[in-house]
Amino acid sequence: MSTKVPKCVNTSELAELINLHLSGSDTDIKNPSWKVYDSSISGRGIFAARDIKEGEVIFRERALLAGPTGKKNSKLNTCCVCFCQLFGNEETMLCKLGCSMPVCENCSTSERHIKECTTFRQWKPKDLTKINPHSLRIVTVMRCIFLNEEQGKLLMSLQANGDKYYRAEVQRAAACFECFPKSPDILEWFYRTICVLNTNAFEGRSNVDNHEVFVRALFPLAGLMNHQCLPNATHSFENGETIIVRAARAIAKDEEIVTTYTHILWSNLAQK
Ligand SMILES: C[S@@+](CC[C@H](N)C(=O)[O-])C[C@H]1O[C@@H](n2cnc3c(N)ncnc32)[C@H](O)[C@@H]1O
Repeated sequence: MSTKVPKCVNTSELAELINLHLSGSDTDIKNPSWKVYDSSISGRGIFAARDIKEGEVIFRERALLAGPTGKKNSKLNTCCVCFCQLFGNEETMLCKLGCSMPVCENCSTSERHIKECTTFRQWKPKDLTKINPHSLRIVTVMRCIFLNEEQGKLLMSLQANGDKYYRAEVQRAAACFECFPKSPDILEWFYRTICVLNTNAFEGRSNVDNHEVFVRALFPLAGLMNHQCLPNATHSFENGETIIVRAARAIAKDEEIVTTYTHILWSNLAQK
């Protein structure tokens, strides 16, 4: 992927890039019930292209970037590739080739893992005895290296709210390796990808074959949904890498499809 940050694309170019991302998946792009349009809430959004019934699946989308992640003290026993549950102690869950990623036996020889494994081994992981949550968290970000040109352009076309604390994520990951990339271009790509992830990605629990995993995943279409406190759509993970967006109530043609970025039953500062 080129490391040049493209110029901002307009909304119809973004819609085209999203169609390219969805083509080949089981998302209906010939006759979709949604359309990408400028929003009066903020920037771009998704709108109903026709009347949508309550409970209807609006779309399913496969992630552009995804990976297992963990919170403090959470279990990290998940394969980085297929999200299956790993057993044994942490050392035995790690790839035998020394890349420091937890991976199952089947995926350890997959084409996908081999290229990522080669990259992590070039960075020289410092500790091969346990799963480090910081190097696990950078896996989703590192995957931007393997996107093709259109996918890279799509990634860079998504809103990226900057925050100085996001650089710390790169620094914490860098501390896990002897030879983490130092090139300013690559570091800028990683930083920008983290900003895109933190603005648009979904982080949450997913169930993969009865194994609960904590996933961080970027869905460019679903990520365009703006927030409303009373949303008309809900989302859930179908597996580690697929999201389903459903109508929470009937949505009229041309109405914006919105979700909530918070949990409806959480209180806010105004509600004591
Ligand atoms: C996931 S993106 C949504 C898509 C975004 N509108 C775009 O043009 O790419 C999240 C960002 O959209 C904006 N946003 C979403 N909902 C909003 C709302 N209700 N009020 C103000 N800004 C909102 C905020 O800038 C937020 O960081």
